[in-house]
Amino acid sequence: MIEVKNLSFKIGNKHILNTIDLIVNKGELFGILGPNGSGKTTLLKNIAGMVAIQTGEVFIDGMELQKYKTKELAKQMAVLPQLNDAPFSFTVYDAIKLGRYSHQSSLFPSWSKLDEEKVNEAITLTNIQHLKDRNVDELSGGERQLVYLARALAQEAKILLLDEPTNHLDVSHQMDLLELLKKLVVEQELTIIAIFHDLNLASLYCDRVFLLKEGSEVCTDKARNVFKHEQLSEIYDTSLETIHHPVVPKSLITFIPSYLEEIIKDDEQRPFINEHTKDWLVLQTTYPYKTLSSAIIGSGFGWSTTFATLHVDKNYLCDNPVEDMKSNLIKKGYDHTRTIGMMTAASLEDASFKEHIDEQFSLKVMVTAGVSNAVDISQASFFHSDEMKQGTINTWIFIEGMMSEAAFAQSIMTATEAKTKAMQVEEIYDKMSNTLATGTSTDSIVIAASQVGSQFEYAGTITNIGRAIGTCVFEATVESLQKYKRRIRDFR
Ligand SMILES: Nc1ncnc2c1ncn2[C@@H]1O[C@H](COP(=O)(O)OP(=O)(O)OP(=O)(O)O)[C@@H](O)[C@H]1O
Repeated sequence: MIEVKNLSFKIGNKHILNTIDLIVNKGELFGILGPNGSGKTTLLKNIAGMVAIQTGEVFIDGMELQKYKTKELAKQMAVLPQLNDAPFSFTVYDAIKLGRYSHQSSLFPSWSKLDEEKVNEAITLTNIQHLKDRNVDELSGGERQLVYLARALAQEAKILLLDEPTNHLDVSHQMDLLELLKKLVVEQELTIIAIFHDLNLASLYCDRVFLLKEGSEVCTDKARNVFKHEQLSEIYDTSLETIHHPVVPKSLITFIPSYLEEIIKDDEQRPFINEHTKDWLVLQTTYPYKTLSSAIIGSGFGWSTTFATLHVDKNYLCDNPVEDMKSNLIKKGYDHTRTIGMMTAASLEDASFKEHIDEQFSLKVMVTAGVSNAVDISQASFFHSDEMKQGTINTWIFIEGMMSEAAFAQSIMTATEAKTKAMQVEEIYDKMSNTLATGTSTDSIVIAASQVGSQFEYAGTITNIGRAIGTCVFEATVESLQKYKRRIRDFR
């Protein structure tokens, strides 16, 4: 365990560190974060004993740092050089052997079988057997970082101190190095303190982070508790947002380029119909809208400029509808990476549009409805088998406003309730259970927001925007269902 108590440090009259207290536990990967010049390296040098402590104390495993003899301290702790430090001109193997120095007797230094084993173990762990005979000064940054790490492992230090270990490394080498450091922490209970400039890597790999500003502690905690966007924006003096990692439960940060905000604000937004035939219904926007969708193309959260529905035969069967839709979009010249793409067997000529405009926001809703396979979801498990046919209600909702993620989720709820009510009013029945249907087998939805203008934290039925969504979706769905019913009747 490392304990720093009341540590202050001055260079000349300048206060570099102000009364720092921190504890780093055994088996912890601990990150030091902070802007340039905030004192991170100075703190690391104090912990490493590379500068004389002026005020305060540092304890390593309960013993004061100054009481350690050099060799004893080296058995406890290794400091990895920064990549821009001049590399030594030894072979890799000899450089790693230097790590055994602290284990040699000063009077009769001798190279033992154990020394040999430890060097080879370190080489295996860092996976650099192929570099053994190369010169350190001719290695790439990533390779050199592994050699430094191998030397520290050969030293059998239980604590590793690293100053910006991922600096100058490409993304794959950054990941490889951090994966290895994490493995050492988990499997060998090493304690690692590392300075990071890349906040996202720190969030992904550190157990806790320590945030410094102008030599003083701002906070120490798990990254998700430290990564508050107001706090980081202020400390780093830049516009940023915290977001959730899409795959693992970690916080990430992302930056907001101001030039884009300006372009978008300058321009009049509004989705416009680009194409409306019996095969395609395509709306487009000048700038990307933030979207939440269940569509086959562009599902989940994303940003889109094209909203396309392709009409398919009611017996449409394809092994890979996603690829099919993609190639259809490409053939038409649409950028599928910026498209919400849906399919429907319903007639596109029956699409219904509703609009709501007021001082706070404007809203456009489009619905296409085909209910040949309407489903009462409360009965579906008992009456419907896997081979359900397609019947689709596609709902598009465009909002000129800035929506939170909660508002997106609530819009989906609100719109679904409105659609179900429209089906009740139009007496659409589930033919299998003979009960009123709540939807169809393959309904799809997109909520698209310009993210410019009024802010909406919520969009449930208690809010103006939620009520407007409900009304527009209800009316558009009723109208589209009536057109569908008329078409079926006329067809018969
Ligand atoms: N030898 C020195 N003489 C004078 N000032 C120094 C010296 N070393 C560091 N400083 C000053 O101390 C402050 C903290 O420096 P330090 O290197 O600890 O910051 P840092 O957070 O590691 O910065 P960076 O992220 O840029 O590496 C800076 O203002 C720096 O200019």
